[in-house]
Amino acid sequence: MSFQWPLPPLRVPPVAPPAALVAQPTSGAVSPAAFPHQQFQYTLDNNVLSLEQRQFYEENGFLVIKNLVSDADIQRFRDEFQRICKKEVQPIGITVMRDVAIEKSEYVPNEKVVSKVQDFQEDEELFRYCTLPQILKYVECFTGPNIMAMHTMLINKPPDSGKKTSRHPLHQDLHYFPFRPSNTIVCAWTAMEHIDRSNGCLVVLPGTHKGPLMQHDYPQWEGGVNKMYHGIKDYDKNNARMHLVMEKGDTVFFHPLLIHGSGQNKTQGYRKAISCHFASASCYYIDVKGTTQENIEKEVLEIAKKRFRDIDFITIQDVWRFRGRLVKGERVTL
Ligand SMILES: CC(C)CC(=O)SCCNC(=O)CCNC(=O)[C@H](O)C(C)(C)COP(=O)(O)OP(=O)(O)OC[C@H]1O[C@@H](n2cnc3c(N)ncnc32)[C@H](O)[C@@H]1OP(=O)(O)O
Ligand SMILES: Nc1ncnc2c1ncn2[C@@H]1O[C@H](COP(=O)(O)OP(=O)(O)OP(=O)(O)O)[C@@H](O)[C@H]1O
Ligand SMILES: O=C(O)CCC(=O)C(=O)O
Ligand SMILES: [Fe+2]
Ligand SMILES: [Mg+2]
Repeated sequence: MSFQWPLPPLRVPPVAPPAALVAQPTSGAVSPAAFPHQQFQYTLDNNVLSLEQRQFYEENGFLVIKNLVSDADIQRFRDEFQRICKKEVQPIGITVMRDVAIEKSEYVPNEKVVSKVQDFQEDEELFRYCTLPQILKYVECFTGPNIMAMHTMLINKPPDSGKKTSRHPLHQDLHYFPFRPSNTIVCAWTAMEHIDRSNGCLVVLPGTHKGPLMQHDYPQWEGGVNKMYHGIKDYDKNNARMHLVMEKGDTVFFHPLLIHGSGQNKTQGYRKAISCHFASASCYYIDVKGTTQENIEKEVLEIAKKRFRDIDFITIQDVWRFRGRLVKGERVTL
């Protein structure tokens, strides 16, 4: 695949945000006057985050909360993941993904062939993650009170085969999302075990959530790249990189424009994390035609058309309407 650099800037179609989009205070909220000299763009006014936490997210685009999910809950997610790998349960809508290094090999029903499960919104056991009150308490600081779970994943990063395909290139999650505004979207990502650089922790470029959505494409990696693992070629190489070392249960909340990725898993274990992208139910869909997101729209629709052979016409927005599930409040526009 060839690409011309530099690429034209992103053009978002002129869709006016509905009036309902204006963030409403949550119950028990403190008024903006609580921090009279502060201008906040990326967080909403409520009394959950400390001033320091709020300033950190505003400045860096992410926030780590230690020890947020219990060992007992994580064990339940592990158990259900094992049942899915063994095909003891086959939840509707789920995608079971294999690493590109073994994509053509025979499916043996165990976790060693599964690099990720996606779209577990119909699996009540895994979906519990998206409804945990302590997660939603933080999510509401970014989305407001009407909350949709839009995208769910349990990532089981395999030991690298030697081809470096266990890496996830640096990217912005917003590239995948045909809805806005970006500031009322947030990812919660919870470490299911100790995660550091040896097993491929998250790597973030702090502050990059303040920049634009960038052009994404497949990286030119010799050993191959996983399906839809697009990366940013032109990120600022001078931007500081931070490796997020996390303990079991620690959770990072991050902005969908934050540039992030994950390194190789150099251990023999399968590195596990569970995540959900939440959005305000008042977000609105955009048309990605003529924008940098057209390439991912094309790939998603190709897969969707194969899966839903009996449906004549499907849009990217339909795919997201099908994936999304309300977790709190009212399903407004998404
Ligand atoms: C914010 C968030 C969205 C960020 C991200 O998560 S980025 C990554 C998102 N990735 C995805 O959404 C990919 C989702 N994966 C899938 O839809 C599936 O796993 C598929 C890639 C379509 C494979 O589906 P499956 O049911 O396993 O079907 P098959 O085994 O028949 O394979 C169909 C064709 O796909 C190929 N394939 C399978 N796994 C991978 C892979 N890891 N990387 C590259 N190619 C792959 C497979 O070889 C086959 O190719 P052909 O034989 O048709 O040429
Ligand atoms: N030279 C590079 N250019 C572009 N992206 C890179 C480069 N090196 C690593 N990355 C990406 O940065 C993220 C983290 O890389 P990181 O350096 O942590 O892991 P690694 O290179 O796999 O292992 P190591 O810890 O040995 O450096 C991953 O998304 C990886 O794909
Ligand atoms: O390696 C990980 O767990 C992060 C994956 C990721 O960023 C993604 O799937 O969007
Ligand atoms: Fe991501
Ligand atoms: Mg490196």
